[in-house]
Amino acid sequence: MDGKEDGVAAMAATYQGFDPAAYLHYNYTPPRADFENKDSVLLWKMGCLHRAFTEVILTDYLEVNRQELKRWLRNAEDSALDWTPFLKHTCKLEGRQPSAWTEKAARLRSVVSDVLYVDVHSPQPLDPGALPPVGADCLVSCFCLEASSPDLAAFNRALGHMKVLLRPGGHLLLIGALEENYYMGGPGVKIPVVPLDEAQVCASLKKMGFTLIRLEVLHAASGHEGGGGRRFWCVFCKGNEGLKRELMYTRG
Ligand SMILES: C[S@@+](CC[C@H](N)C(=O)[O-])C[C@H]1O[C@@H](n2cnc3c(N)ncnc32)[C@H](O)[C@@H]1O
Repeated sequence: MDGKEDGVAAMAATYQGFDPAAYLHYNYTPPRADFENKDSVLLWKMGCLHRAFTEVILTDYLEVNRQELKRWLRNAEDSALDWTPFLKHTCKLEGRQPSAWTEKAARLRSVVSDVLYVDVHSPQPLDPGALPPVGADCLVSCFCLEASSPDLAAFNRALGHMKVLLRPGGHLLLIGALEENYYMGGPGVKIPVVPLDEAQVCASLKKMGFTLIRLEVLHAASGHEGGGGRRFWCVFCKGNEGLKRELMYTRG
């Protein structure tokens, strides 16, 4: 193994005991998910994400997380978290009554066509054939790239790998924490994060062939209980045209 692979393998090892229920309860219930607090990072994140798509493929690296997503899609009794407050808040963001949340949940379940394995550190993050040959219209990733990369170089490579999933000129919405050293995967579970500043995020996007359309930074009074994380970034950008997508389809 070279140094690059060692770092990525060390990050992968930190995810072996990941417990989606602990993560969700720690990060998606009060006091961290506070619907009364306009300054809450979760409300800001939902404001960045609430727009609708007509076909959605959900992905995660861990089988336990994919199982958790599937439980929600099946409306299973044993889902780790009750997402009702989040659905009600999304209805509010869309100018609808919170009571429309059941319709919102049904629509969301109806547009998800698959839940797939992804590894952003693989040059081919999804199985070939998972997406239409032209690539996805839009990719959305939250608190993932910096939370799975050992350093800036790996973060950049992961961005480059994601780009091969995108159709030329398609859009990428990324959300992450600024200058955070770790996040809490549950009570007492610290998972390392590569600390990035705004300039590094913008330089990485440019270097990996994305054109920045919009950057938003949230300065939260309270935030992730992580090493640093009080500031968060959200970028909306476009993959440059003329991308060599054949990369994805010619590798074994
Ligand atoms: C901080 S959590 C973010 C989860 C969720 N997106 C959110 O916003 O709450 C980090 C996520 O990165 C995923 N992850 C870890 N290594 C990965 C990899 N190599 N490729 C893709 N995702 C990875 C984990 O499974 C986990 O779901």
